[in-house]
Amino acid sequence: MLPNVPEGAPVLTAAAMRAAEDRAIAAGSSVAALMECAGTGVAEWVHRLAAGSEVLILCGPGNNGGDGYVAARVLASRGVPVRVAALGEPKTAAAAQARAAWSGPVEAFPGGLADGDTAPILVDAVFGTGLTRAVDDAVADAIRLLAGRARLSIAVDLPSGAETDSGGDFGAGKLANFDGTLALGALKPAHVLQPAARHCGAVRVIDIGLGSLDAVLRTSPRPQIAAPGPESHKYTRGMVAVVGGPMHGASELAARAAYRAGAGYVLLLTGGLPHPPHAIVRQRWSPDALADDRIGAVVIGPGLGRDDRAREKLEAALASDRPLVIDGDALHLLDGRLRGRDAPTILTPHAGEFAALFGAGTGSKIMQAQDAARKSGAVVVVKGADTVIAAPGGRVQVAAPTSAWLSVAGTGDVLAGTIGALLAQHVPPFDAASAGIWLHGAAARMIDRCFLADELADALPEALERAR
Ligand SMILES: NC(=O)C1=CN([C@@H]2O[C@H](COP(=O)(O)OP(=O)(O)OC[C@H]3O[C@@H](n4cnc5c(N)ncnc54)[C@H](OP(=O)(O)O)[C@@H]3O)[C@@H](O)[C@H]2O)[C@H](O)CC1
Ligand SMILES: [K+]
Repeated sequence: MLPNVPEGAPVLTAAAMRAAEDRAIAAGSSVAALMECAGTGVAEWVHRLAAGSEVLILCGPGNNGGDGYVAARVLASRGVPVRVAALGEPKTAAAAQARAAWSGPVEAFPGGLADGDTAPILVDAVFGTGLTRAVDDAVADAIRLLAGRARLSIAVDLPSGAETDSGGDFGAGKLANFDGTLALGALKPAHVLQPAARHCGAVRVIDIGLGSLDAVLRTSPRPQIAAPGPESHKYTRGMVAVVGGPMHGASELAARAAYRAGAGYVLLLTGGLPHPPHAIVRQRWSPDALADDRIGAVVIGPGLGRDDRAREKLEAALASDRPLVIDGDALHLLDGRLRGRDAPTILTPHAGEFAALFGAGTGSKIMQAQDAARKSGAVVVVKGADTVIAAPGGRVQVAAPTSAWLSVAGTGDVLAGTIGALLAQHVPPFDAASAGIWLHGAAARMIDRCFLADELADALPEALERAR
């Protein structure tokens, strides 16, 4: 099953898109030429998907609407039955030119369409990156109704009402659900950040002739993880120590996931009687338990508890020079104690843990993650339906949305163990976090039905095979 957004792709804000557009224009292109490319690209996709059915294109007053008029003209020239409905007259020169080149009738929108008079294929070209304020209820309601009634609904650039840079909702909770979104020139944050991302459906990028785009933010790429070679032994494949606590299941899951993600040796520091899987080496915790030089990474937090003993274990882990994955309970005990730590450190908070650690921030999830990474000096993974990975130097990625079945107990423990396995193999911390999230997401997508976290861990080898 493919991810819903392209992997390793640049993600540009509205301002960065305008800058790219300006560069293209300075190099000899024009808004009209870019719009022609965009509208033709949209028409090509719609033509393929419509298979002869009637298409209704909703056009807004800006250049997003302009793309819609171009698409209508190109589709009609190819014999596709097209209707156009517009929210007022075009306000930009390029959109007006595209409107003038459309020779068919233009219906009023929402007008008579507000009662749901749609076509089998609905194309939303009402608003794109230029939306700066809330959409009128009547407009948002009509788009949602029409998209819901269509057999196939496609958004041009963005679902109208999506806030480009934050992934927020200018549609006041009325964003329509689309089967697909055709991102023009590049992905925008709203294609990967919630709540907007879940309304996009499958996102595909249309090349509109902006040339190569450099972006600080990218979607996570598919990692390349080498299989063990003839020289490999259990320690070169990475030794992971999982520091457990009173909730044994959580640390067991992290340990199991570390093996399933390729670690050569997993030590579980909890004590207790041996039980399956016997490959996990169980030892009682002692203050010098992390002194073994062969330990390549320590995972601490899953099932750790929050009592004095847990604090003591965390102190020892922080004081060690081992690369660390800090998750779950350990995040609650941190209170700014990371300062001065030189060894690689990865924090994996979900939204609640993130807010408790770094406070309620402002700006998009991406900006908040970058800020937290800078302040803590750690790689910060803000988990969720739109997991963001940020490094202290400013590097940042958003993981492709994956299966919603991940929203179940234990999957965070599996992620911590997975990242630990990669970190123990000396993968640099940002790349270890990125690859771990990719493997975790790919395993979930492969199962894509109700599962236990144990089964997710057991699907990791299959995901690993896809990352060769
Ligand atoms: N960037 C590129 O390289 C290219 C992008 N293309 C397409 O252009 C849009 C962005 O176009 P833009 O004209 O900047 O903006 P929009 O079409 O998204 O919308 C702006 C118009 O909508 C009005 N507006 C804004 N908010 C509302 C609202 N809540 N209700 C009603 N009307 C609203 C706004 O009017 P103002 O009153 O604010 O002036 C504008 O008229 C991008 O997404 C791509 O689809 C090009 O086609 C190719 C190059
Ligand atoms: K749109």
